[in-house]
Amino acid sequence: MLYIIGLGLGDEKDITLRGLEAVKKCQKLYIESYTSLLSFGISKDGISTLEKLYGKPLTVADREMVEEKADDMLLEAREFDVAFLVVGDPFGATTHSDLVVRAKKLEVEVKVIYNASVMNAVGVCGLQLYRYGETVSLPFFTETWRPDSFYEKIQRNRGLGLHTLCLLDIRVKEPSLESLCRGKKQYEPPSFMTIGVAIDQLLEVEQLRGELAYNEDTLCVGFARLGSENQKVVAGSMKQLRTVDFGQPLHCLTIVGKTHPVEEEMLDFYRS
Ligand SMILES: C[S@@+](CC[C@H](N)C(=O)[O-])C[C@H]1O[C@@H](n2cnc3c(N)ncnc32)[C@H](O)[C@@H]1O
Repeated sequence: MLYIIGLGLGDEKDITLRGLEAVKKCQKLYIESYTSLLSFGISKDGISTLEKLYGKPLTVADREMVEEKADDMLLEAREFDVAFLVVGDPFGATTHSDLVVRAKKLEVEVKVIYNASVMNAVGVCGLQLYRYGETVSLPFFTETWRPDSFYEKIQRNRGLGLHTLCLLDIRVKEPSLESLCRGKKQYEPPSFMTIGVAIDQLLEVEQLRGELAYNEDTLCVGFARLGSENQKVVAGSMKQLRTVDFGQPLHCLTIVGKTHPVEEEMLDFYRS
């Protein structure tokens, strides 16, 4: 059996009882390392915190392993119980449904154990799910690559008075050449987009496009480390949030659309 298990958002304590029971009975544990991170990170220390809790070693599954070499894991799951651990929820803004499809084709039994996900950002600040439009992802700009397809989606949402949840890029660095030569992949720590960088990029695109989808006075809500003991939620204009220190990752941002009076009252608790 392949167990696909959500770990939740905060720290190692957020796995569900159902998830922990499954982990206990699995002979091999993989942890997906590229779509999110627990508040203590997927550093060696983070991994050993989980290894201590589970009493078993963990194998880090990078994008290449999950997207191109998953069959090895799936074939193992035909022989014995294997867990594939995902921070947040396995299907919360990730592509792991592809793994389920491949498992089914190989006739591997799959059980999914759900958990809290970044979707918690939707309600945490009092905005209502019914009033959200399409979610967007903001990729890190580089000197030569400045994609802006999120702009039309935000514009469309705002035209309809809807809120937009913006997920922020995680840039996973390639394993160092030296470590590959030594036959053991060693990863540099990934970079995480902050709310400040996200706002700078959003305003840069608005300035270029000039179609007035939003501006620096547009109301937003910034979220950091949702689900952890020190989560931070602040509401304010883009200009105001730009100056807030949100601290350690992960961060995400909601661009607020037309608000209901009850949403307004809730947002007031978080104003900067
Ligand atoms: C691909 S999505 C989420 C994947 C994960 N499976 C889940 O269910 O939450 C990852 C992005 O969501 C946002 N995110 C995830 N966890 C977060 C948290 N605890 N606090 C704030 N933002 C978070 C960040 O912008 C991050 O880059």
